[in-house]
Amino acid sequence: MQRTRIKICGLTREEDVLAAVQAGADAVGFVFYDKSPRYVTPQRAAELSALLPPFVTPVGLFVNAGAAAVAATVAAAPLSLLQFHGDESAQDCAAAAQAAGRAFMRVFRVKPDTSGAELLEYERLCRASSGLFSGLLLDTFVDAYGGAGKVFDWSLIPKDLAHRAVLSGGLSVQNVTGAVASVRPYAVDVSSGVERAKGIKDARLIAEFIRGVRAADATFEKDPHHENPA
Ligand SMILES: O=C(O)c1ccccc1NCC(=O)[C@H](O)[C@H](O)COP(=O)(O)O
Repeated sequence: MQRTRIKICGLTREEDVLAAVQAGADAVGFVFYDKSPRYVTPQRAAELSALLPPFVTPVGLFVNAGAAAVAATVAAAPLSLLQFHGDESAQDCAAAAQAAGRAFMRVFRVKPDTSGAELLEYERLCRASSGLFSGLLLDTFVDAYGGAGKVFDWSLIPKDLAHRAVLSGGLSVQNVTGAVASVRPYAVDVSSGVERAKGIKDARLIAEFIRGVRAADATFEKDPHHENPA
């Protein structure tokens, strides 16, 4: 029985990295998009990543950064995985990941008219474009690219995509148990839903969010009749 992986994104402070680790996060995200209120420099990300124990993945998040900038960031900060969150083409992502020598997640920013078929085709194209493609993160389309705390219609996610996708966009302590129970994603990702101000996380909300994910996982472990997506 797979447990749902959890990424806490947009970390800028030591205490928030430690709170995410303590609560059981599987990954932490550092935002290298300088228009974001959660922006950190590569040097700052290196300081924060130094707090991580083994098996907690530091993820570097980029918006239209270009291969050279991504490679330079990875040279300065020990990122294990890249997340491309802008208007990058499949080729842009492949080139940047190749230059940095890291696997990457590609973000699909979901609009109200997005179809499940579109998501599946996009994933196919990403997988065909690079052996470094690791998976899709499904977020809500917003002008600021991300971190907006807005949900999209989870029912459009095809069942045979959900169990290898990262669900993101407006997740919170109020909705995450229902989101995991209905979508059964490989992982969930949250930023503003565990904050008390932009870039300032709340340790209690982080812990409550992770407990909410675990509550949904426990329901499926108890009930053998639930479909196993594997
Ligand atoms: O977090 C940001 O400020 C941000 C800015 C620009 C692009 C992406 C950004 N965040 C990336 C993430 O992976 C967020 O966790 C994701 O968009 C969900 O955010 P939220 O809806 O606030 O949970």
